[in-house]
Amino acid sequence: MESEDAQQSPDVPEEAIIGMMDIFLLCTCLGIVIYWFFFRGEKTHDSPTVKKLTVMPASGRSNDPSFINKMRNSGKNMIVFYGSQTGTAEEFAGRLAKDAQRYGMKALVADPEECEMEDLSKMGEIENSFAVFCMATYGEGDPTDNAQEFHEWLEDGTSELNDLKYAVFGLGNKTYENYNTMGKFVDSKLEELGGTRVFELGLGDDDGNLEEDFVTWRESFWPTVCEHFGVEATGEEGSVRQYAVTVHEDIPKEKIFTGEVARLKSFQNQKPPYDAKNPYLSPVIVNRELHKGGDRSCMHLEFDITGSKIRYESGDHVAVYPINDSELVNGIGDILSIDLDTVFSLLNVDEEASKKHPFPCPCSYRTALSHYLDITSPPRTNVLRDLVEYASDPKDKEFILAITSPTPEGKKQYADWVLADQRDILTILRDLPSFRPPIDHLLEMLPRLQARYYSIASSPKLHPQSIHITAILVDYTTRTGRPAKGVATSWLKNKIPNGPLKPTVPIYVRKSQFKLPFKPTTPVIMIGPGTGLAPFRGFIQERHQAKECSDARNMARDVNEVLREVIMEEGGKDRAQAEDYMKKLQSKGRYAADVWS
Ligand SMILES: Cc1cc2nc3c(=O)[nH]c(=O)nc-3n(C[C@H](O)[C@H](O)[C@H](O)COP(=O)(O)O)c2cc1C
Repeated sequence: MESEDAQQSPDVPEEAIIGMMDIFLLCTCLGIVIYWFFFRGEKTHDSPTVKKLTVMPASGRSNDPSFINKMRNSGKNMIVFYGSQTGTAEEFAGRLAKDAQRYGMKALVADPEECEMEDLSKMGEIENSFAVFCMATYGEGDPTDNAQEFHEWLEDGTSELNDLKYAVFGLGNKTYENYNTMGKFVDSKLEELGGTRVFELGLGDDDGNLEEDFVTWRESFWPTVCEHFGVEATGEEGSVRQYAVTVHEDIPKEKIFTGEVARLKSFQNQKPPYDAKNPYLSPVIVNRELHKGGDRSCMHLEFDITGSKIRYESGDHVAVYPINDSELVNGIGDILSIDLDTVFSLLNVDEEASKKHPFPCPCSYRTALSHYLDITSPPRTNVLRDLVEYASDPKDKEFILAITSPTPEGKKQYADWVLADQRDILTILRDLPSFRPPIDHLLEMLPRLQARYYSIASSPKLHPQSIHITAILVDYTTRTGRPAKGVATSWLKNKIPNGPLKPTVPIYVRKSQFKLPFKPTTPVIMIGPGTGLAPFRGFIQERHQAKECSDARNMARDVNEVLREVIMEEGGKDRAQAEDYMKKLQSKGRYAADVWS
């Protein structure tokens, strides 16, 4: 038997047996223990319910959720919705909206999350109205986060959409069991609710060539749309700018974004809850090589989440926001002869567009190229096509037109020269010496740099204050002999803790459906190649811990840990101060434990 009795210190002045602080601590502990035992499996981190407010921003632009009003006010007859997680569907939606101008149609791009989708039943109020949906599928055939409400609304299926004319392009990946489920669902459901399908459902496969699938679908889409609405191509093939650039000469430093995902100065003033738009700057406390010898590298990293209020479960994913290699950023600055420290803004020329800027502005060209834009993936055909006018040598111009043409030869050339050779934008600029687009137009066209997701390789039962990942370093040589490096893993490789100095990484936790069976006695067979093993490390820790928990020693430690967390989070103390505080409580007899094991 082991017991820890409260000791009365003669030096401590007498106090009321239960003081206010004791009541507060007891209530908080009770709350946490109830949460710990009953609700811990349901949520990874708190997400307060926020009521959406309709406000008119200072810029005078409307945040009206009625897209019918927006279409009416801006004289638009077409609307392109996107269900997108990593930006591809959103990009395709933007391309269709741009195309529309060439056919005398005026289109609005819209995020279903920001719209009253019931308005689809009012499409008859707009002459020649047309809605297009670019919808990606995730998880086990699920909608993207921004299309979840729309999905539920469709499933509910009570609206009559007799005046809706629509077309759907789905984005998916054939290696998933539920291939393009969301695209197929939206297409059939809209018809079931009374809508008229103007053009057949398009399905893009990200495991094959998604860009080619989209371009091929779009090739037949427009002639059918033109015929249906009785419009003709205007013949204008030129590039249409979506954003206007402003260069700022003397803007105060505190108004300039320096890599924040959404809120200005969010990295200096960190405030929970942490999510995709407000990541937590987590200190890297361990960065260890797992391979013993050989030329491959696999890293074990541990991110400290002490005091962040971030909760996770084994099987969840952690998102990391990486920064592009400064050599590539400087390379682009040099080749385009620009001062990378120039501060600028890009502002949407469409007053009704829900997206005012393509990324946080104002910022410097260096920040945009380092934090906000994907400069390592091979650029899509529309990027090169829209910038072709900046190739001054007719030979370069002809070449760009050829590789971006939607003909079978064009598609083959693009697949070979851009995709198979893994040419990024800097390599293309180097290989085509007369092709020199202005930086602001290039920045408008490049896609957003995306967060990278890693399976969490730890269990919160064993590591409540840290998140572990396992990452293979991506570093190889392309067909043309150019070294190519993975954006995130090359960046993480250099995040090495050095004594008290801990480099930081912006992270947030994304909940996953990948979980252990609920009953701890259910046998589990885990199969996963390479770093596919990562989540299993968390599961094994979880099972191991469950076995040990069954004894009171760990119960006491867990209660101790919870209490310490409460003191740290609610009392604004660090770990050492919290420990001190607990010792004081014990010595005053205000914290006592009777432990049997
Ligand atoms: C974690 C993950 C899960 C996915 N799940 C599916 C799926 O169940 N079915 C499918 O067809 N495609 C699936 N995909 C493929 C995506 O739908 C596809 O890559 C799409 O182009 C992403 O579009 P977005 O960039 O607009 O989010 C998945 C992709 C990822 C990264």
